[in-house]
Amino acid sequence: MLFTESLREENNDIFQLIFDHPFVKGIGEGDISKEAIAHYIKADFEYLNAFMKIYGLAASKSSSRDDIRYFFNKMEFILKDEIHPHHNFCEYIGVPYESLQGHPLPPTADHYIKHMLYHAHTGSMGEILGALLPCPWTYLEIGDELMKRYQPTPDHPFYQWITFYSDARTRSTTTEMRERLDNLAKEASPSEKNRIRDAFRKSCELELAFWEMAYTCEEWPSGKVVKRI
Ligand SMILES: Cc1ncc(CN)c(N)n1
Repeated sequence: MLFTESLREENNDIFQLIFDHPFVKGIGEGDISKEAIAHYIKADFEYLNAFMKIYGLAASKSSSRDDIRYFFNKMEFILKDEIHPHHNFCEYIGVPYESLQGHPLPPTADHYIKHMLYHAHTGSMGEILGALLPCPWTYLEIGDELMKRYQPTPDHPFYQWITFYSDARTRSTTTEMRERLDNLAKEASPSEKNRIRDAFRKSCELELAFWEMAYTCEEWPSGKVVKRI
């Protein structure tokens, strides 16, 4: 069994919880509150900015031009292509994209970004890819799952979002990252493989938590503290 196949198997519980999360099901059903979508976009815009910077950190640790080109192309994919699903959500809620940019991160998004940055600064290339991989992989499978369950047609409000993530380019982002990680895992020591496993599982947990953060419009505790008399 390939290393990434074992990662997928070990984290199947979280993948299933993601597919059944009310925000994710709401995308399939075409029914999510406008507040939750705005909360998601505000956090995800900053999350994707951080993701590109982590690709930059990974490029700085690369040992070949091929690796540098790979991370450069992935950054370009976020800049040029991954804005389309955000636009789909913004059009649905009737809010300009620009007004949802530059907002402070809610706790879960902050945690997720810092988790990836930790591995980018302290870990091996395998560990970095282990922390990054759940991002494209869970979304690819969400796209596939929503296509299968809801068979959306072009008049579905989130047709663009769903088809973007079940599209061949999202698929190749996941496949390429998996191939790179599988190659690195062949040379990795048992303790390094355990660190990769840990990074991967925590990112899966934080993917699930990110949907919950958006659905509940999560705030920092002080924003919700009830005043005592
Ligand atoms: C939190 C999160 N995870 C994954 C993706 C898909 N690249 C995303 N846009 N946002």
